[in-house]
Amino acid sequence: MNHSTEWEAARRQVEQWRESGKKIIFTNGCFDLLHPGHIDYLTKARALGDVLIVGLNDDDSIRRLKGQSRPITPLQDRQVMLSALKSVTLVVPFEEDTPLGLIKTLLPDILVKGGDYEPDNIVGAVEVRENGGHVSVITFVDGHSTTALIKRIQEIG
Ligand SMILES: Nc1ncnc2c1ncn2[C@@H]1O[C@H](COP(=O)(O)OP(=O)(O)OP(=O)(O)O)[C@@H](O)[C@H]1O
Ligand SMILES: O=P(O)(O)O[C@@H]1O[C@H]([C@H](O)CO)[C@@H](O)[C@H](O)[C@@H]1O
Repeated sequence: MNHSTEWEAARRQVEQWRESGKKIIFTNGCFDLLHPGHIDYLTKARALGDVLIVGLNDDDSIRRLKGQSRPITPLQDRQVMLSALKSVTLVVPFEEDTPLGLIKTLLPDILVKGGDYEPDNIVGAVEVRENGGHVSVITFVDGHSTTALIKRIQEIG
């Protein structure tokens, strides 16, 4: 499903936030089964600015990225869970393999990923920096991943 309507609405919202001097933080991911690592990194990402936008992979994008057995939770449910977090201002889905198109549409002030990524390898880092923005990596919370959660569930299954 094309998400151009959501992208255009998000772009207009960013324009309004910018006009009122807000610092726009952006991150992205699959967020299939939420865990404390996600919560910690999203909270810290939000604290870097005034609003936090989360680019969210749609289901087919996750299937291509993480295998046919994923996602466990469909896009709509993942969107509901993320939107309920105090740290998250706006959730915007994307269908592509990477969020590059969405990042180029929004051009956030700070692009954020968790500590499992190197700043220079983050999709969109070049475009955000070229636009005067920055890239930030949030310390990884050891012992937490969706993959580990799935394995635990399979073990007790
Ligand atoms: N333990 C963690 N601590 C901090 N950030 C994390 C942690 N796990 C994932 N993240 C961050 O959360 C975002 C979403 O990652 P993702 O949904 O792939 O989580 P995951 O637990 O790694 O999932 P999977 O095990 O399926 O790969 C990414 O920006 C990633 O860097
Ligand atoms: O949840 P993940 O696997 O951390 O999210 C992926 O992040 C990729 C990242 O932005 C690469 O720098 C992205 O390309 C991919 O679509 C997932 O969002």
